[in-house]
Amino acid sequence: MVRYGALKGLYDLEKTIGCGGFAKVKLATHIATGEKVAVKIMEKTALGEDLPRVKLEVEALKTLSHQHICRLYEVIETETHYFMVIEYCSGGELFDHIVEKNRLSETESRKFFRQIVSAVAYLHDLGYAHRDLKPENVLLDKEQNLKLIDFGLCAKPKGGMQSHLFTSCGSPTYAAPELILGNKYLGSEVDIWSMGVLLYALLCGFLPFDDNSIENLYKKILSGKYDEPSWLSSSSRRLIRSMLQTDPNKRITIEELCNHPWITAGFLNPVTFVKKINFERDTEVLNTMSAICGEHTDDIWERLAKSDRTDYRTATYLLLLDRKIRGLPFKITSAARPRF
Ligand SMILES: CN(C)C[C@H]1CC[C@H](N2C(=O)NCc3cnc4ccc(-c5cc(Cl)c(O)c(Cl)c5)cc4c32)CC1
Repeated sequence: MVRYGALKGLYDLEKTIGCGGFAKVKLATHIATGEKVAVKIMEKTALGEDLPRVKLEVEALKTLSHQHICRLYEVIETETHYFMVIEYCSGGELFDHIVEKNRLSETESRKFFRQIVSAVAYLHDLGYAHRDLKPENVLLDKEQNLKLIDFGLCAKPKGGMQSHLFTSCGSPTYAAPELILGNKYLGSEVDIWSMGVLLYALLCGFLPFDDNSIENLYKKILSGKYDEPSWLSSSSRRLIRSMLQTDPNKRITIEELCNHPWITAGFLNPVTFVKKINFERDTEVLNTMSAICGEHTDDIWERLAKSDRTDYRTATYLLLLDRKIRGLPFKITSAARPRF
């Protein structure tokens, strides 16, 4: 087991839970609270031209605070590595959940899809586009809630969501026609297309466009033609058709999606998102931290508010807050005298 000095006394690294391109993700324990976290480890030399993606993802995740977007707790940089400490999702990938059930019922698909729509609507409202939405990047936490991950490709165009992007990125299977054609495109519109592919995968258990040869795959995507299995309700067929429109101008918008009849069926309200303030002061959590580190709650809050919110103090605060929100008792393991 490689020892990383930078994590000593702060996190106990455990098994590797996944690898993504230029990163390795390990399960770890945040020593001060005993909470499980995921640590995304990136070696700087191996990053090469991917280095800007890391900074992009960190900046995006620092801003994002949504119940269906994986939370960034801490960033540790050494001369050789970046460590991103992220919310752990013990339920694994949504993809595996679909495969094991063959396909999901309309009710279960709607429950999950509303969570994805809420996260993406929040992202777009803040001027971000994910650009790599696919089942592998949608995880489940222990309460079977969805968590969006991997913002290494997300974009926040300078001119806002109406300004066009050019970089071709993401996986072809979920990529919108305008993206694979290399046309200029709007991040929000390619995310809608990818969500259409996701919804199709939830309801059908297989992909709308799939082919071993990349060339045939492109042809299928550009044709916009896909099978509509007999079990699909007419409402879900209409919704999928409105998302998998090859012409981005004809594609449903995120606002229309939040209010679509298929989305609201059985629910009292359209999909909404809470642009909650990223950092609200919680006295109970501050008192717990103060009890252990001996600092006064005002001083702890002062330092938290002034910090760049990616240090151990922030991770401790957010992990305790998460436990409180989940209604779990929260304490700091008195064994560890955290260095926050
Ligand atoms: C590009 N993909 C394929 C890479 C894999 C890497 C391992 C992942 N993973 C598991 O395999 N099993 C369990 C598991 C549990 N909790 C996780 C929490 C966060 C992340 C995470 C978050 C962000 Cl923001 C991010 O950028 C990245 Cl790369 C990962 C991954 C977790 C995870 C799934 C995606």
